[in-house]
Parts: sequence; structure tokens; C-alpha cells
Amino acid sequence: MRAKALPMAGITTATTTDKKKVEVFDSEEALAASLAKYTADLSEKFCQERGCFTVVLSGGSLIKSLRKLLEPPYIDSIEWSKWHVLWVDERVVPKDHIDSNYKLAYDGFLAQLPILPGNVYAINDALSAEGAADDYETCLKHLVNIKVIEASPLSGCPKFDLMLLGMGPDGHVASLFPGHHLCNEKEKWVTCIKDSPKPPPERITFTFPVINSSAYIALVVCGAGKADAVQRALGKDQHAADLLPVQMVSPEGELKWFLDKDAASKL
Ligand SMILES: O=C(O)[C@H](O)[C@@H](O)[C@H](O)[C@H](O)COP(=O)(O)O
Repeated sequence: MRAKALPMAGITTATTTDKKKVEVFDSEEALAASLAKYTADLSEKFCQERGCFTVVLSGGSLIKSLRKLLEPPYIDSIEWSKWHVLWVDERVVPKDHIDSNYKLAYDGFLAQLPILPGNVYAINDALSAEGAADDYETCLKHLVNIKVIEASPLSGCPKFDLMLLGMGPDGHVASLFPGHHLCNEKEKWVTCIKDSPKPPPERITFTFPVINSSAYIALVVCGAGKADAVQRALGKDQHAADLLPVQMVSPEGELKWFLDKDAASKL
């Protein structure tokens, strides 16, 4: 698998292998435009192939980077009624709390789209962290049983069509933080953390077996504050020891990095 450089409009650099692609954009604006096209193309592919499209959201700046989907041509062309929306992680707070990833996505994205309310799967905010994680795992099992979510023939885990991940400056993804034992969880699909270094401390999160069963993962990373972690993950000096969580992202399908030039400045 040799990496090759691809010249593309509005993109400073693009490298690709069979399963891993990296694109660096001159601006977050150009990144958002490309992310919208990527998502829309996958939506069309999966709606045609499976009759539905399962999309997993993160919290953080990702939601703003999805804004171009709210504009023509995508707002009118995407088959929104076939979308099923879930969260890779959620903070254990009420759904109308300022820290809620559901609220962030609803206010900034979902409220403006004709996605069926029954196809939006928020965590149960009436439960404890453990209860909410178990309840969300039960929800995933149900969606796999009724074939809304595919099952991975390799891992037996849910195989989401598209997972949209952000990354923290420390290299965390979802609520899986560097050095935390939850990064090595192999049995559970969904688990909880009560000592998250990024506030708020209580969260639920998908585990790596589920994340890495995905058909497509987009890793969306902007800003100079992320440059060190990006360098560790994609730079020349790779060490197998002490992997950052972002380095443990390795889906069955395709992984595509969307970087702005500040995030890529140390590559
Ligand atoms: O709930 C969360 O905190 C997230 O899901 C988290 O994993 C986020 O995606 C990263 O921290 C990046 O966030 P930013 O893009 O805002 O830096």
C-alpha cells in the first residue's frame, strides 16, 4: 500500500492509501464544503444499497463543520428521511443542558433538517452514567436486530455507515482519553467514564471495537492546538508504544482525515 499525493482543487495536500486518506484544506470553509460532499455521497450510496444511512456524530466543533449540509444543493437532494442519527459519545446531563452533545447537534444541525424524530437516538438522560450506557447499548442491539444498523461479520459489532469524529488537542476521540483503561475495553459496545479530563466528567462513549467496525470514518480536525497530536498520528516518527486514542482509530472500511492547514502545520 503505497501512499500517493493527489493534486485537488482547494486542497493543499492529499495523500491516500487504500484505507487511509488525508486531505489538508486551505481553510475550515473549504474543509466544510468537502465534508458536506463526502457525507452526501455516502448518504446516496448507502440509501441506494441499504435503504437507510446510519450516521454517528461527535460533540465539539464537528457540528459547525457540517453546516454546508444545511444549504443547497444538499438540503434538497439528501434523503433525510432515511437517515438514522446516533452519538459516539454524550455527556451525562439533561438534553437541554448547555453541555449536551444532543443539544449542540439539535440546535446547530438537526432542527433544520427533515430527519424523522424517531430516527434520532439520544441517550436516556433520566438514567445514571452506567444505566445510560447500558440503555444505549440495548438500543444499538435492537437497531442491529432490525437491520437498521449492519452487523460487522468480522467483529459482530454494529457497523455504522459513517462515523464523524472530532479529536481533542490531547489526541482523544469520542470520550476515550490518552492512558485511560477504557481505550482497551473489548467487550462492551458502550461504556461510561466518570473521570473525564475534559469537562463534564461523566460521559458515555462507544468503545474501540464499535468505532473500528465502521464502514467509513471521517476524522475532522481544525486549529493549531491540534497540530502536535496530528503530527504524532500522521508524522514520520511512528512509535507503536503509547498510542494516542486517535492512533487507535482503524476502521474495517475507510478512514479519511479532514485537516485544515493549521492542524496540519507540523506535518
Ligand atoms: O463530547 C465531546 O467532547 C466529543 O465528542 C469529543 O470527542 C470532541 O469531538 C473532541 O473533543 C473534539 O472537540 P473540538 O472539535 O471541539 O475540539
